[in-house]
Amino acid sequence: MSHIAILYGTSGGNTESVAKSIRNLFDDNADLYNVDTIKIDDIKPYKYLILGTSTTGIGDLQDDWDSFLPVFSKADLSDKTVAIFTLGDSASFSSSFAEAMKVIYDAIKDKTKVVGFVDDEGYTYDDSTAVVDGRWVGLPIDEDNEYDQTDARLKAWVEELKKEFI
Ligand SMILES: Cc1cc2nc3c(=O)[nH]c(=O)nc-3n(C[C@H](O)[C@H](O)[C@H](O)COP(=O)(O)O)c2cc1C
Repeated sequence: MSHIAILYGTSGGNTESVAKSIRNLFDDNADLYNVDTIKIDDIKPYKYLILGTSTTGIGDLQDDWDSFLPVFSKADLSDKTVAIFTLGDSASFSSSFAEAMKVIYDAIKDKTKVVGFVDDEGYTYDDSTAVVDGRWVGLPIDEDNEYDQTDARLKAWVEELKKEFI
């Protein structure tokens, strides 16, 4: 079994598609789990976890994460290293862009090591709770407006994660 698990929740498929791209960038050395069917014991063997959600409502978590996050955040995550990404829409939801990441971050930040923070540079939006001290708490991806930047953003992020996932 590989040592990285990518857990994602998706409503329209974008987050799943990005999760698959991330797996490819790890040369397929990662296992994919949709949180609509995952069991908490599935994550036990993995030291490195990548959590992906789309942002829905006004800055809310993707629906399947709503039930899994409380279970996940109660698990023993002390030996894990976790990175977060979110899908969002910086034009239509400019004042709640990518905020679902912050919901995950707040639930786990005191229980595990969170890596993969991203500079705010290059993103256009009005407001987001997911920026802390000038850095995103994970990677925002905007397939609705900035799909032409997705590949470069993923590549740069995975290169950073590879330094943490050793
Ligand atoms: C009802 C609805 C609410 C949304 N709310 C937000 C939001 O508050 N912030 C944001 O950045 N994106 C928001 N989005 C955009 C989605 O996160 C974006 O389209 C994403 O790519 C969807 O990913 P998925 O196909 O994996 O569900 C919203 C989309 C919908 C349909």
